[in-house]
Amino acid sequence: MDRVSKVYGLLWALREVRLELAAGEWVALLGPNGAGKTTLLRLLAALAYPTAGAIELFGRPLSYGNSPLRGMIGFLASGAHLYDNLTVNENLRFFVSLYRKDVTAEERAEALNEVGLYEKTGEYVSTLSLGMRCRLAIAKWRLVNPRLLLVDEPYGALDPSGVEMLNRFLDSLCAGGGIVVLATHDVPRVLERCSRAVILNRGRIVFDEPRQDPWDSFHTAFDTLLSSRDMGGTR
Ligand SMILES: Nc1ncnc2c1ncn2[C@@H]1O[C@H](COP(=O)(O)OP(=O)(O)OP(=O)(O)O)[C@@H](O)[C@H]1O
Repeated sequence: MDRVSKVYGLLWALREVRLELAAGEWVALLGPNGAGKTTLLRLLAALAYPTAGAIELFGRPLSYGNSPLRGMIGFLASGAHLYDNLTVNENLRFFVSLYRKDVTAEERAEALNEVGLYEKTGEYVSTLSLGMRCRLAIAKWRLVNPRLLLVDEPYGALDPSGVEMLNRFLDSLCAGGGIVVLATHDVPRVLERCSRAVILNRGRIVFDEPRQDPWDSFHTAFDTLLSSRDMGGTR
C-alpha cells in the first residue's frame, strides 16, 4: 500500500501509510488502542475504502467489487463471521463454497479434528463458546488457504492449546508462501513467532523492522509510545 489514508469525519485513522508485504512474512501489527490497526486490516481486506492512496496486492490494484483478489484474502477476527443457525459442518460447507474450493467431507472432518471441534460437527454454531467459534473460524481458513490472512486480536478467546494450534496454522501458511498480518495487544506472544514487527501510532507507522533477537529497539519504541497518553488518530 502506498501513502494510504483513511479519514472518518475529522479524524485521520490512517495517515499516508506505506507498507510492502513479501511472500512468507508474518507481520505483527502493534500499537495502542485507536492506533489504526483494525482500520489497516479492513482496508487490506477490501472491507473499507481508503480515503486516499492506492492498495495493490499480488501485482493487482485492490478493487471493491467482485474481484478475484478477494478470494485470496482471509480475515480472521473474534466475531468470526459465522452463521448461528447453521451447524458447524454446514458453516464450513457454505463458507468454502463461497471461495469455490473443492473440499471433500473428509477434508472438512480433518480440519475440524485439527481445531478440536470434530465432536461438534452437527451442533448449531449458536451453542458454541467464544473460543470454539474462533477455532471454527480457523478451520474455515485452513480449508480456504488464503494467500493473505489478516488476523485481528485472536488470542483473547483461545486457550493455550488453541493459541498453539493457531500458531501452527499461521506458520504453515507462511511456510507455503502465504502472508499473515496479525494485530494484537499480546506483544510477547506475537514477538515470539512473527518475522517482522510494525508499530502504528495515531494512524502512522512509527516502527517497521524484521525479526530481531532480542527485540531491543522494538521495546524502546513501544515503551516510549505506551508512556504517552494520547490515543486514536490525528485531527
Ligand atoms: N467506523 C468508524 N467511524 C468513525 N471512527 C472510526 C471508525 N472506525 C474506527 N474509527 C476511529 O479510527 C481510529 C482507529 O481505530 P481502529 O479500530 O483502527 O484502532 P485499533 O488500533 O484497532 O484500536 P484497538 O487496539 O482499540 O482495537 C480510532 O480513533 C477510532 O475511533
